[in-house]
Amino acid sequence: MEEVKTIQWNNEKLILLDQTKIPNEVVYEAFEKVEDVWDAIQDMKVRGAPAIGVTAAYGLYIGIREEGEEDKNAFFKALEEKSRYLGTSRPTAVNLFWALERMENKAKELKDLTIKEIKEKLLEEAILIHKEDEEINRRIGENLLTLLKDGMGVLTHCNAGALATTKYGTALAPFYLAKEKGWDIKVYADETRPRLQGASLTAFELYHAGVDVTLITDNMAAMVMSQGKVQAAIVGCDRIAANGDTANKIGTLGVSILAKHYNIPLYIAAPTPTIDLRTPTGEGIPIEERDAEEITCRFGVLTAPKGVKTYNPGFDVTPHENITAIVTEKGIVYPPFEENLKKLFEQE
Ligand SMILES: CSC[C@@H](O)[C@@H](O)C(=O)COP(=O)(O)O
Repeated sequence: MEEVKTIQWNNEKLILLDQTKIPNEVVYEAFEKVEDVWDAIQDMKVRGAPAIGVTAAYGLYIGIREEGEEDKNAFFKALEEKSRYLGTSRPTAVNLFWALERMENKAKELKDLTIKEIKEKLLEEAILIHKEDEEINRRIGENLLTLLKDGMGVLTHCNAGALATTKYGTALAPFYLAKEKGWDIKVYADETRPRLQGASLTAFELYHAGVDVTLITDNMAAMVMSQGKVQAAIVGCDRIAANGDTANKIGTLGVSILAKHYNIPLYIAAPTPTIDLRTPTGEGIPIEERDAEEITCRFGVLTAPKGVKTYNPGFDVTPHENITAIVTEKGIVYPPFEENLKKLFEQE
């Protein structure tokens, strides 16, 4: 199967692979309005922390490209408004805010240029954020690979793969690299209720890449671990607090507790833009709550009594005590996380 491309910038249009249609259809959609980019993020046509960040950067450029080129104050006001607006699409992945802030800072740095020039530079910045993501992921994959061995079984949750990023993914990157080396890694993919990113996306991308992937439902993870089928668990993340507490797809907390119980290392694959030193602990991470329909009505069929009360948090927070290492593009961070995450940024 031809390589699918999560995000493309082509002819002044943002082209997104509609992830809500996978695995049944591979459909690309073009976006030319900031409101439609907002909807694409909220409806999860594009999802996964790094992909959301890259999309938001292009979205902000789309949002300001039609602004008048006479009045700088009006331009900067519009930039701030559009940035704030895009920031309301999904609250948990810090990459969204990181990318928007980077774009805004770029514009401020260039405030003495003409508005036309600032617009051009903002598009260049979005393209740079996009390109950097690919390089970051490859390095995360290389670092994760040093923790794995040929023949291992590895469990993963949700989708932190090529579809969640621009290429390779974060948590799934080592599986692609292991394949290039001819290693046999057996991946167990949690289905990941309620949106099924593990089944529809992780299984889809690994299966088509020829990686040995076995799909399980979320409630099978304990069984798989108890049977000694996996020697590591690797997941992605949406935001890491300064003390190492990590928000990722709902269900990751359960995986972490199981891994601890069975003495299986849990590795968090983390691009540095996902590390949020401004949030001291996991308690400060905003957790997105999504529509009840995601758990009461699947594939257009009611699967729960109409009107029943629901609780549908999209993410949970894994306490740092349950994490063996945080694997970034700059290196592997071991506990104490608070101290060592700070050092990672001091290296710059
Ligand atoms: C490299 S993607 C990391 C995370 O964003 C991923 O693990 C995840 O939780 C995605 O959640 P989603 O709700 O599908 O956007």
